[in-house]
Amino acid sequence: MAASILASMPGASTGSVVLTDPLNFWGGKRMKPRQDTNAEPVFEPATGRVLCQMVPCGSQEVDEAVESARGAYLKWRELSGTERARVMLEAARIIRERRDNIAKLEVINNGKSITEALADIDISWQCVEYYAGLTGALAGEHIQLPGGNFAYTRRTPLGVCVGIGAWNYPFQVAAWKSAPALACGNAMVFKPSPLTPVTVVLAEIYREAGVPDGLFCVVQGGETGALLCRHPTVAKVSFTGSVPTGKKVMEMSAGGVKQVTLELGGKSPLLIFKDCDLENAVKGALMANFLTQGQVCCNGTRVYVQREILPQFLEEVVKRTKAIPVGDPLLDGTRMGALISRAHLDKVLGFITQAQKQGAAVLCGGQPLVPADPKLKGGYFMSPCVLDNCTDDMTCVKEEIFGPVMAVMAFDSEEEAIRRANDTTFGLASGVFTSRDVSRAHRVAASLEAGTCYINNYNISPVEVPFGGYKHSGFGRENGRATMEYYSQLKAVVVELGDVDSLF
Ligand SMILES: NC(=O)c1ccc[n+]([C@@H]2O[C@H](COP(=O)([O-])OP(=O)(O)OC[C@H]3O[C@@H](n4cnc5c(N)ncnc54)[C@H](O)[C@@H]3O)[C@@H](O)[C@H]2O)c1
Ligand SMILES: C[N+](C)(C)CCCC=O
Repeated sequence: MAASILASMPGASTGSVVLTDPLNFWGGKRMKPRQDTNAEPVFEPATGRVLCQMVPCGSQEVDEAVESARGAYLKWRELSGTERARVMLEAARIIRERRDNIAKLEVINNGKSITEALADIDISWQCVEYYAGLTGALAGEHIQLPGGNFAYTRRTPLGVCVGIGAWNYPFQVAAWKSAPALACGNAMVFKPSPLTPVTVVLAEIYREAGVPDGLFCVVQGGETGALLCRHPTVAKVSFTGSVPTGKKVMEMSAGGVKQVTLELGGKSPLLIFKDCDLENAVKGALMANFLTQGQVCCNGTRVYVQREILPQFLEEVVKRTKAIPVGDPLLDGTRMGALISRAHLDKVLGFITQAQKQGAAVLCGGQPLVPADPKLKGGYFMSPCVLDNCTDDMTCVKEEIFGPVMAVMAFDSEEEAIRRANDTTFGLASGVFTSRDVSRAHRVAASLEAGTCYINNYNISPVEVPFGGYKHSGFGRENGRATMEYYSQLKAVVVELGDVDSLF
């Protein structure tokens, strides 16, 4: 059925799509909600129009989805890695083949530019392909023991895993969670953000690729996530979202001693030293702040610039920020689309007002924006913003804004920059631009308290590289070989070849 939604995408334009198919998926097919009295409208961010209705799943529906996943898991775990890889490679191929249509649907649901959405879908199929490649390599070890005895370890799946996603990278988050989960032999029940429920198309792609019915299920809702975290059949919860919700997920999962991966928010620092290539540093700062309308967990929103180059940096960054084309996200030339919701837009604008009250200077942007195209007049657009005169104690520097707002501050010494960069409860990402001093680049990278440090770039995310946080930004990893450990468990088998040497 999603095939039909995707098939209708080539002719789709902003403001033209309405989705009516059910958004739940288990047992190998889309499932209608049991009742729809509590349906919530889902809006197209670029127009403010209703795109579809999202009906939260109740406990009976969650039970059905989890049971369906459990049944599929019992079949899937019996396959060899190579057999699983074959199915996953087919899923990767289908995603790649339909990338244009999936990206278009993503733009209509999320508001980001088509250029970015295409890159997100490419990263998604690459992720499925990458984990397909690792599944055949899952292996234990043989351990020699005294007297010819031995032990061996098996890396086994966990069972039914839950994925809970945020709205900023809907399809990619689902791929980042499901690919390693399935590669390790698990099933997954995925709950997208209620703001971006159309991620359900991934379930149909896995189904078409040949996974057992139920292996990747989708349930809808917000608090539905709590039902999943407390469900006795669920073995693991991988959560992407804010720190406050992440804490709740951890508490609820603790009740059932479930494994947890938390991919949470950030307020990442970007350090720009005076010996950098300024052109690259400016481009890096824009990449660090304005992808997906600034709604990116790992954005480098605290930009520390060495005092000597601050004036040139600000001049160039402001010039380029003012030139970012904001508008219809489905147009090729657009580089910034709409924020996710009216409420979120108001929240971001509120942060800017507060920053001004606390003494920050708006160098550009920070205003609601109404594009000339009349169909976009109800959309949630704003102009990207650069803040100067910021200090470390301001709210705009301490809290995650999750919008296109860059806060710039001067620093004098390396030691000072590192100390200020680390003075935060977050620890998701960080960056450093310094061209000539290789040892400084690695010294600073080693000192920054964050799960990722970009040197002379920002916000690139190869699937081979593990991604995740330090401190309140979470734990566990996505992408990279490390993630196989987070979706599997070790069994040790100890073999006695002689008689039992009993103490009794
Ligand atoms: N570290 C990462 O990889 C990463 C990636 C993307 C987004 N994020 C973070 O996500 C946040 C923005 O996303 P958001 O607004 O969707 O976050 P959120 O915490 O509001 O919601 C995240 C998910 O949790 C669900 N949820 C809500 N209440 C729940 C409950 N009681 N139990 C279980 N699940 C529940 C939501 O429906 C949604 O699916 C930002 O803080 C951002 O930094 C982190
Ligand atoms: C692909 N990026 C840009 C690294 C974003 C990862 C997901 C965070 O919100």
